Amino acid sequence: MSDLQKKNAGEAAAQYVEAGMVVGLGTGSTAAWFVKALAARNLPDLRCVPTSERTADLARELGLTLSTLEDTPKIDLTVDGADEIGPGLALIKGGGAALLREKLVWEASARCICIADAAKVVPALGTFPLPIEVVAFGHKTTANRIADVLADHDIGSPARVREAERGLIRTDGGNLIYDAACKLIADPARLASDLKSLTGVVEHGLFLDLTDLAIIGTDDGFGTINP
Ligand SMILES: O=C[C@H](O)[C@H](O)[C@H](O)COP(=O)(O)O
Repeated sequence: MSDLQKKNAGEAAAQYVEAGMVVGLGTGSTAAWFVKALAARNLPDLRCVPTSERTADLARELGLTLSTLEDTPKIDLTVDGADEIGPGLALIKGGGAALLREKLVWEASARCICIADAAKVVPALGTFPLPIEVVAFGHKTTANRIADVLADHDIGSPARVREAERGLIRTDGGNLIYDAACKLIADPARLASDLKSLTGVVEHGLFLDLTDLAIIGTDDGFGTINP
C-alpha cells in the first residue's frame, strides 16, 4: 500500500474531468486524493455526487458543489478506488463499507475510472475478503444462507460480521457488512448472482463489467489498464 501511488493515481484521474460535468466521487483513501486534486483544478460548473457521508464532508470542505442521484441521475464520470483489481477489470470494493452507494453511482455513470496503488492489481479475485451488505433484521439467518452459497462455490470459511470496538459497523444506509474470506473466487459472475438472489443481502462488493479504465499509481507517475 503506497500513499504516493494512490496520490499519483488520484491526480491523474482528475485530468479526465471537464468543466460542466456531473462527477461521481468515490470513497476511501485513494478516492480522497482524487477529490483533493479535483477541487484544486477549480473547474467551473461541476456538480459532484458523493458515494458516502465521509466523501460528502471532504468535498464540501474543499468547496466542491454537491448534488444527489435524485437531482442529477445521469453522471458523466465516476472515479473511485478498489480493494482488488482482477482480470478484465473485475473489482472487489467495499473495504470502507460504501459499496451500495458506490454501485448505485457507478451504474448511473457514463464512464467509470478505477484508481489504485499497484498492490491492488491481482491475478484472480478473492484474497481481499468480499464485503457483503446485509439488512440488520435477521442478519444471522441471512449469514447462514450466505454460508450455503459460499460452500456451493467451494469457499469454505463463513462470512464474518464486521465490527469495531464500539460494536457492529453500520453502513451509511444503516445496514451491516459481512466479509467473506474467499481466497479464490473462481466464477465471480455466478457468485455475484447467487449472493444477490438472497433475501436480506442488499449488495455485494463484486463490481463486474463496470470499469472503463483503471489508473494505477506508480512511485513516479501512473499506468493505465483497459478492460
Ligand atoms: O467502501 C469503500 C470503497 O469501495 C473503497 O473504494 C475501497 O475500499 C478502496 O479503498 P482505499 O482506496 O482506501 O484502499
